[in-house]
Amino acid sequence: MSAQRDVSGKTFNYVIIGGGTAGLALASRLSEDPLVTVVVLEAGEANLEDPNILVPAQFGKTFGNPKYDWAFPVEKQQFSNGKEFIWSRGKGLGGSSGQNFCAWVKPPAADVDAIEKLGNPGWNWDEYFRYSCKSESFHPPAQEQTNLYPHTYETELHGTSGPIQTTIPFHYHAIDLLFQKTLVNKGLKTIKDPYGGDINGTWIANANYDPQTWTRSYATTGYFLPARDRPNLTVLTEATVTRILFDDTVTGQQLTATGVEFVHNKRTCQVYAEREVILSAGTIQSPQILELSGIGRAEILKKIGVEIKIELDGVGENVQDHTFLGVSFELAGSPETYDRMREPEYQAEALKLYGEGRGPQRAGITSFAYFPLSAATPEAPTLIKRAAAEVASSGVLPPGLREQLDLQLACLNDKNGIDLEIIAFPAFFTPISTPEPQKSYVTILSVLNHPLSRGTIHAKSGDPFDLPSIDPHYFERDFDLEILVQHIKYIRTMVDAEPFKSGVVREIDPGPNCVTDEEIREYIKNAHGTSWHTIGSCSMLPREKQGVVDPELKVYGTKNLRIVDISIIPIHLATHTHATAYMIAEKAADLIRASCN
Ligand SMILES: Cc1cc2nc3c(=O)[nH]c(=O)nc-3n(C[C@H](O)[C@H](O)[C@H](O)COP(=O)(O)OP(=O)(O)OC[C@H]3O[C@@H](n4cnc5c(N)ncnc54)[C@H](O)[C@@H]3O)c2cc1C
Repeated sequence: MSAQRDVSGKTFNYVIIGGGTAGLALASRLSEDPLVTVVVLEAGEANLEDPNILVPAQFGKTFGNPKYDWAFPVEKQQFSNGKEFIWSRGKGLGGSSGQNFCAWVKPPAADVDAIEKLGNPGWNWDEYFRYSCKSESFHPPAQEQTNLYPHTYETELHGTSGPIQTTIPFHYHAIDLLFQKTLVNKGLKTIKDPYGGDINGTWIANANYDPQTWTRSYATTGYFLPARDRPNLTVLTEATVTRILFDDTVTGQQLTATGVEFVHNKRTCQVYAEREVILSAGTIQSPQILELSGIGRAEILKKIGVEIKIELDGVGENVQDHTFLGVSFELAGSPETYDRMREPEYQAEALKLYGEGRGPQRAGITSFAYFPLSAATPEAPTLIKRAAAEVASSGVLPPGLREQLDLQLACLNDKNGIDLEIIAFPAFFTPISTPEPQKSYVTILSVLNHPLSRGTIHAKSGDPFDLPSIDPHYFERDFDLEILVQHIKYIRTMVDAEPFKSGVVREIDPGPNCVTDEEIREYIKNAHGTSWHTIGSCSMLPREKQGVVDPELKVYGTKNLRIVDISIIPIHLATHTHATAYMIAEKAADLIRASCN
């Protein structure tokens, strides 16, 4: 890793703020050109060779630990019984790619095409597919896996020479069969391979694990480590960027970013950019850094005491999160699940087996189903009318939001539009009851993919070390709650179909006392949480529609400041967001290279 003296006061072609998922991927791609110099400033530690990151199935172990996790407090949620949340986000090299659950999921083609429809030429499924494949190397499941489960895949839907290794992880086959067969018996189709833009049905997901070592494959191991010896790539960790510097001697023109100010070892330093500054601090801190640098809404900048350089109303607005919750069931016959990890002897045995390249520490989350509302309930047309009426009665909306909501309504009306997501989590995973020893559970998680509500993320003060104010406005639009009610009702009907019917003993949470829609709504409000997929805080949209960046990812009003992270996605996708962060970085690398030639 580099030292302060290698960076402070120096000039590089590109200065990248944040060595997370997209930031490291971009740094690695740009520094492939030996004539280009790149510096990355990462607030967290390097955390290299750390088993808490590398060993799969350690989900949650880093949560709340300041060495790995920003652990952002969220404002009390008005429409969710005043609930308070902590949002984890990866801190350190690799960012959230070093903390996440390694579920490797890609969106349906129509969702990506919606980004283009909002005024972003070139941001469509074909481009997504191309750049996403560039980021991955898919490894077909080993014989050990196919002997136990009928895995299917289509090699041409995957990248085979990219930095991130993906494969079918070890999984609890009995749980997957229970979930998959039940859903097929209930009318969903099996998707042979969900990585080609059609995810409408039930399928087994890959994980970003390296099957040679059974370790997490993430931005650090995939993109950074192979590039770390390049003389033109400099990475400084424990360096917190406090603001972007501009040359504002020229008036009446676009601003030129000249570098950034950062704090390292308690010293305030500067580093200069000869070509571009690239903001890759993630959905939560990218808007905060813009605001600390004088770019954002006038009232926010006034409140935090920062002089306005560019008034951009979209900064920190249009925030969309996937909220989720579960329905837990006790399983008949106590099949093997993650629940056993609560037993110290099982855990010790699992670690021993892991040392031999075997066993459940290689486990991933594998069983997913995505489907339209119409596949879940005959009430769909009535419910969709209710959603349309709620949107129509919204009154004056922020510029551009109507267009987004219309696309979301069109998705609800499309017989192939994806409105529901359910996942089989092979263990007890609801926050209300407590699991009993020696028992096995499955929790069917439901995820709200296309929230109609929009939240905000803004700097709370002019102090860069003060964490920003996060308010996702969960359930501000009632339809978001309604669609989760439909998820729960659908999940509950799984017990009417085999093999679920014989496979489960009883529902634990919400349990038999939760019957009416009102009771289900209360359960949702008490049990929901984030699935850490927040997007939109620096949306890529036309400027007059509250855009922050253009389709080249340039911040409006600047010549050479781009944003390359998940914050630029303007409308939520029915997917988990990790693969999308790499796709953005891969495409950004080409955009940046093209603009220099
Ligand atoms: C707990 C968790 C579980 C998840 N599970 C999954 C999953 O299973 N599958 C999936 O697809 N997605 C998952 N996600 C989402 C996915 O990991 C993220 O959407 C994606 O990694 C975000 O990438 P990013 O580049 O936008 O931001 P990040 O990877 O978060 O990178 C931002 C980086 O900027 C740094 N930074 C911030 N502020 C500053 C500053 N001022 N100065 C310097 N550096 C700064 C941060 O420390 C961080 O390293 C999960 C996320 C979390 C947090």
